[in-house]
Amino acid sequence: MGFRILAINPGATSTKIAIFEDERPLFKKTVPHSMEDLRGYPRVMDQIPYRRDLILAALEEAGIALGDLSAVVGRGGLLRSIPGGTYRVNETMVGDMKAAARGEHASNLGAVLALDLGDRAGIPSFIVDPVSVDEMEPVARISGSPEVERISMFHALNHKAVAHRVATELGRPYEDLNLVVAHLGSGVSVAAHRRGRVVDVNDAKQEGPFSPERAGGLPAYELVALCYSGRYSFDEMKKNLLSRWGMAAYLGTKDLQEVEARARGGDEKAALLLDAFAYQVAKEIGAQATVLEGKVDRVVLTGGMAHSKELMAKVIARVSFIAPVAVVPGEEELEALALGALRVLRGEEAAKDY
Ligand SMILES: Nc1ncnc2c1ncn2[C@@H]1O[C@H](COP(=O)(O)OP(=O)(O)O)[C@@H](O)[C@H]1O
Ligand SMILES: CCCC(=O)OP(=O)(O)O
Repeated sequence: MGFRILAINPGATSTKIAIFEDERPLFKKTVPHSMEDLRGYPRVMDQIPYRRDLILAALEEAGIALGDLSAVVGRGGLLRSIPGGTYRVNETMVGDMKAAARGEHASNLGAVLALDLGDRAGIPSFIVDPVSVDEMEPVARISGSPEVERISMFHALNHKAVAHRVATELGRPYEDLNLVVAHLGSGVSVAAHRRGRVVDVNDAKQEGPFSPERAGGLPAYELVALCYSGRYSFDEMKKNLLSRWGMAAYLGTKDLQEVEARARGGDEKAALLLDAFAYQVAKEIGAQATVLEGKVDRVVLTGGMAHSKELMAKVIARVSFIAPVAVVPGEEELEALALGALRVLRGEEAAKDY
């Protein structure tokens, strides 16, 4: 028997779970979470028992005991800025995730759940390419205020996995290519990958296009006025920015398929929001193309929303002048997590310490 790896990807709207035997998926399950499901948890960390129980239920459904596993690997959260790679989960990492010093986000649960389940089984726990992977160039860190630094917070795991896949399809090393990759999920990140390094990217929590649940970049004066209006507390503003604005605030849903169905049914507001979303994504892709001085081998569209042919057509119509466009719908995060853990278990790569 090979290595059996439990991979856990806690997202804002779902928990994705898979069991791999070496590279081979044995079991996969996505448990969706509606806005109502998560309403009762004031802080992301409060969701640990809820999400742990559903992972244990998934293991039972798969007929696999914790004791049958070789390792647990979770999505890495808003850690310190660190290079990419596979990291052993340790107490410092778990402490940082519980303190949420760099913000609340569902990915913060990955390391905590992995250590909890790994310790129960007496096996190692890892994270791979967390959202705080930072390869940005100095010039990209300047914001316009010396008191505010631009930071790298994005879907690093899927960006890297999909970029490698496109490179393989092109028959060229990732390190030889210039790509603009747009991840279109609950959060949106659009990055310039220059020869294997993500040299600029919008912070998926507070910059760039809006998303199903986030505002993206906002006019600064208007935002400051809202902050001081007395209408919202600091905590409420953080929740607005992370999970309540974007499409959810305009339309009351984070589900793109529902928005598209409404637009098809004649809802003009839904139609406008779809156009605005495609417009903002395309504009961000254009900006990242300039980071690569226009020398772009492929524009890559990925994430859950890349399943929508209608939406992809709207974005492609605006960006195809930059480079050929590759659409890789969904994400390869569970596979990327399992492969990252496998490289360490096989001794092909050393796990990094956080
Ligand atoms: N087959 C599909 N067609 C259109 N939109 C989809 C599809 N699957 C998921 N989406 C949309 O993608 C968004 C979530 O993307 P996803 O990558 O699954 O998010 P998460 O970051 O929560 O993992 C939601 O708006 C969802 O409605
Ligand atoms: C915080 C950066 C990663 C991110 O936004 O992930 P989700 O889209 O899963 O919320």
